[in-house]
Amino acid sequence: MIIRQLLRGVFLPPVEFGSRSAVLRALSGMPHPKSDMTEFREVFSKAKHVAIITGAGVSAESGLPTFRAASGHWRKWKTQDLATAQAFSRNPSRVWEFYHYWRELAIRAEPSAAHRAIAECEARLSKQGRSVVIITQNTDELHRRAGSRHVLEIHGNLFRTRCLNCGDVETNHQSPICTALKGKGDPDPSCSDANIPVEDLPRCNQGGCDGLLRPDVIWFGETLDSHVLTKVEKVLDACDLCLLVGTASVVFPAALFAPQVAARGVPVAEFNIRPRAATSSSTYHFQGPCATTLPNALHQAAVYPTLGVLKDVRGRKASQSSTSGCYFVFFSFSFFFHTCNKINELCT
Ligand SMILES: NC(=O)c1ccc[n+]([C@@H]2O[C@H](COP(=O)([O-])OP(=O)(O)OC[C@H]3O[C@@H](n4cnc5c(N)ncnc54)[C@H](O)[C@@H]3O)[C@@H](O)[C@H]2O)c1
Ligand SMILES: [Zn+2]
Repeated sequence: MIIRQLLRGVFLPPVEFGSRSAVLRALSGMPHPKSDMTEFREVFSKAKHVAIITGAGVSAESGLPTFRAASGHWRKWKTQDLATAQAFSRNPSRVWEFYHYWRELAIRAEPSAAHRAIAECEARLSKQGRSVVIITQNTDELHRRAGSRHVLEIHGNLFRTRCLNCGDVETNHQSPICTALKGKGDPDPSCSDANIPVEDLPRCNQGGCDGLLRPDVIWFGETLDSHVLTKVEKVLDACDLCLLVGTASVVFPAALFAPQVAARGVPVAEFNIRPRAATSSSTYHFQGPCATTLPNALHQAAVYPTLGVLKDVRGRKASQSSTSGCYFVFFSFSFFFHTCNKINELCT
């Protein structure tokens, strides 16, 4: 709801969100996020609906640089100056070269341990009647390739095209997407534009349309797909645990997702290599590469404070095996005390 009210079909430029929130927190004396993994696992084991918000950091260990790591540039241009409809209409060849570079990187990349941990967690929890939904700002499809099924790609997908003439949207994993882009897209600042004629760029093949295709991603200045946003809102409203993984969370409206959940008193756990200005408003912060911290946090061999929790996390079999474990401990203690008593009797 909050997101929709803020959007109202207009462009929301990326704004540094964190600093104001940090100041407010400092003024109000609110506590810092915890890094207690045992406590987090207990919360996680009880959660029925988990929302996982991911950003470029989750794909960093798959070899896809975050915009920050790549200093926000491709050749000598800033990413936000290339990812716009204006840039595309001015120079479609350059913008296609940029996206061709990202497509080829993503096609060759493998899902990281973080992607796999999220997918494995979704599959495991769904067997227990619990849900996991991934809300990603990434366009690289690595969550799906890792096996995640419930993925909301709020910024679109590098492997879809949209026709500027007829509006047709198609999935496209061709490499290269067209002959003219083969070997192009080198990000080195010393490389010059390929200046590919517009008729040789990717074209629509729907019933002789032949319109120019564009990547089906959300560019700066464009609104998010309202169907996707409606689904996001439902997930955020229903979740009882939210993870924020590898995102600077400075691009609206995604920057509002975690604060919206936290405002309902729902725990937010952040996994990032460094604290953000707004990290202080999260319940937990696990600092480090998410390909290490996340599998550790979500792995099913978690700490089980009670038998009830154990049953929640590992299902019936685990509960049974733990019950047998408890019986084993109980009988071992009985045997021990029985033996001690016997020794005591013999000695007296
Ligand atoms: N793979 C992709 O699809 C891709 C790559 C780059 C940028 N983008 C786009 O850039 C925009 C900005 O998004 P953003 O906020 O996600 O990116 P960002 O580049 O602004 O921030 C990345 C965040 O990830 C953290 N990070 C980096 N490596 C990490 C690791 N190994 N483990 C944990 N955290 C790590 C950084 O500290 C930072 O907070 C989004 O629209 C996104 O779609 C997408
Ligand atoms: Zn078309």
